[in-house]
Formats: sequence, C-alpha cells, structure tokens
Amino acid sequence: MEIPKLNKLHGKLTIPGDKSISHRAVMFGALAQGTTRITHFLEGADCLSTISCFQAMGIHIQKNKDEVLVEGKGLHGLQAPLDILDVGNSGTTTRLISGILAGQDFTSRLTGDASICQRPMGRIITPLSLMGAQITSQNQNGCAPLTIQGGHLHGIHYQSPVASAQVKSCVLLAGMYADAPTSVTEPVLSRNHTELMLNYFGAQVTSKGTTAFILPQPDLKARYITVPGDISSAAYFIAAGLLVPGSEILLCNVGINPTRDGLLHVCQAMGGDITLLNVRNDGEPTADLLIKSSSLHGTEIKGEIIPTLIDEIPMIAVMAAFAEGTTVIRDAAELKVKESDRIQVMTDNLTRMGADVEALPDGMIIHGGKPLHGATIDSHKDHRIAMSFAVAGGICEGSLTITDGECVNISYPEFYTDLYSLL
Ligand SMILES: O=C(O)C1=C[C@@H](OP(=O)(O)O)[C@@H](O)[C@H](O)C1
Ligand SMILES: C=C(OP(=O)(O)O)C(=O)O
Repeated sequence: MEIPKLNKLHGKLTIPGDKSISHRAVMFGALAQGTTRITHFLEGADCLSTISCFQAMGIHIQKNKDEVLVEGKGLHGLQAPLDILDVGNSGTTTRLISGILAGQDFTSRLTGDASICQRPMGRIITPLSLMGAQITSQNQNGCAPLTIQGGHLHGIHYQSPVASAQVKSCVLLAGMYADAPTSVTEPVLSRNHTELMLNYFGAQVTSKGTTAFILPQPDLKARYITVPGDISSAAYFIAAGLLVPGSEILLCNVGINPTRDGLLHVCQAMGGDITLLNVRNDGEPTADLLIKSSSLHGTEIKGEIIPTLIDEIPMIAVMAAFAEGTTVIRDAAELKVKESDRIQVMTDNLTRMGADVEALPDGMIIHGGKPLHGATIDSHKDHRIAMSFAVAGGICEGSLTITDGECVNISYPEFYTDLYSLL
C-alpha cells in the first residue's frame, strides 16, 4: 500500500484499548466466578485469538461494540478443547494461556501462524516443566505447536533469564494452581499488568523489586474492567505529532503505567514537547497527552528502561533517523524474537530509505538527520514495523509503499483511519 503524506497534524484522538490488558481481562475473567464486564476492549486480531481460545474451552464470551462480557467458570471450569487451540499471531496469548493450561487436568494442544511457530517457547517450557507440567514441542525446536499435559503443579522460585512479562505472567498463572507459593525474579522489571489485575480479581500477588510472588489460589472474583488506551498504539501518534512540523494533537486516555512509559522519557530526552494532562488512576494510571511538534536530537537508550518501551523501539528508531545526531539503543536483544527480527528489519528498511543505521546484536546505532526518501518497505507482516513506516513514509521525500500493510489489524485495526483523521 502507498502511504499518504502527513502535514500539520491537529485534533484529538482516543487511543484504542491496551492489548496486554485486554488479553488479561479475558483470561482472568474466564477463570473467575461470575461475569466480568470489560469496556474499551481492543478488538485487534491478537485479542480476538485469546477470546476464541477460551470459547473453545467452553467459556461464553459476548462482544457488543467495544464491550465484552466474559462468563467465568472458575479456576477449574475450563473444558478440554475438542480441537487444537489457535493463538494466531499472538505471543502473549501463547505464553499466558500455557501457564493456565499447565494447571488443568486435561491435555491440550496449541498452534499459531508461521511467525508464532518460530518464536521461542523454551522460556516457558522450562519453568512449567520445573513445576511438573509435561510440555512437548511438536517439531522439537522449542516452538509451537505445543502439547501441554497439565496436572498437579509444585510451587517454585523461578529466576528468569529474560525480562519478559509473558514469562512472568505464565509462571504466576500456573502458580495459582500450585501446591505451594510460587515466585519469579526477572533481571529487570517488566510490565506489571498481571500483578495489578490478578490482585484486583482477588488473587494474592505481591511484588518486591524484580520479584513477584503468588499464593495458591482458591478462586478469583469477576470484576468490571475499563481498559486504558494502549501507549504502544499511542506511540505512532506521539512520533508523528513531534516530527510533522506545525502539529498539535491531543491523545486521550493513554495508559502511563511506569512499567510501560519509557517512550515518554525517551521523547523528552530527545527534546520532544509532551504534556501530561488529566492524570488519573483507576487501577492503571492514565493521562491525556498533548503533543506539539519539536526539533528532536539523538539520545542513548539502554538498561532498565528497555522493557518499559520494548514494543516502541521500531517507532523510536524512525524518530532517531529523523532527529539530529546519534541515537544508540542497547540491551534490546529481545527485539530479535518478536513478530519479526525487529533489529534487522528496522535496519534494512531504514537503510532503504537512505538512513545511516548499524545493527548491533542487542540494538542499533542510528546517525540521524540524513535526508530520507521513499522506498518499498517490507513489513514482514509485523504490525509495529508497518505502523512505524506509515509515519516515516508520511514525512520523507518521495513515495513509500509498505507490503502487507493490513497487518496493523493485529493491534490497531483503525490505525490508518485514525492517522489520516488528524490531517
Ligand atoms: O505481557 C505482555 O502483554 C507483553 C509483553 C512483551 O513481551 P515479552 O514479555 O516477551 O517481552 C511485549 O513485547 C508484548 O507485546 C506484550
Ligand atoms: C511483541 C508483540 O506482541 P506478542 O508478543 O503478543 O505477539 C507486540 O505486540 O509487539
């Protein structure tokens, strides 16, 4: 698809619901007693995969516009699925549901698309096996398709080698079914939506530094959940608002949980004019973000901030290419195992546009300020790549096209409509 040019963005946008929180609301709702009502649910393909997996296990889930009703059947109410569970393109669905399936007294199988079947699942197979589940990777490559034979689980302390909320959440969910307390320590704190929401559903979860603890759980209680706007989706508008001269946009109801807000700190360090308005906390902190175009300069991004902006790095790399000076991104090797190898794919595509970018094993060095021109961008069917280059293509000289641009439906089906509504 060919990307239209952006100039002087103005207006107001309500950002669609957070993907991580939407997944969790459905999952925890399915395991709770009673009906969980979820508003501002994200109707992206990934969250719809989560819904269909739980429907396949006998959970009644009703969708009316952006509200979802989940009729929970309790921690032990899931039925054995008749068929293989299809997680689509969603790593979050795969890893979190595996923790739940490990606690069931039935055997289940799950698979997904070509990308999912190449993403590493050894990181959840290891702790779940230590807890007593039996998990096999059909192709013996540590990836899906997986067969999960659940059963009697033991509480463990798990030292995760990666800072991953998906791994942490998988172990905590399995921990609800264990015979003793379970804890997970990660090298750097990752997003804490599972800890916050499980607590809200009545589970006994505590956190100390980079360790989260959970007690075996008798039951969860159905709740009412309003999903905040997804800061990872807001990222494209934040970048566009800062980069497109003469812009001023207001992004309403964006989640600013400190385990997710690294992008705001990086934009400010790059000279971006972002004002937080109407800050509130309804379980998850949110704010309206006022973005004004700014002249950006390079920065260094590494260490503890990385998990708080991991999905925003493709967009940050584009901003860095337009900014003056050098940006260095380190400690982000996790980018290689997302929907695509985001270090390589960003480097290749930015280079095609004339940027000066060097791929590192754990990040990128971007010498910004070179004139960028149009190109054919290969999205690798990765939604974050497509959205980042829709912004880049709107600003560069000449025409830019993106292959498989419709992959934005994974996390943001209305992305193009929303972007061009600000013209
Ligand atoms: O827990 C979650 O909802 C997510 C955690 C992150 O993955 P990792 O836990 O693999 O870092 C992130 O990249 C993904 O988009 C969503
Ligand atoms: C990595 C992502 O999601 P997931 O791991 O759920 O596929 C993402 O949305 O950028």
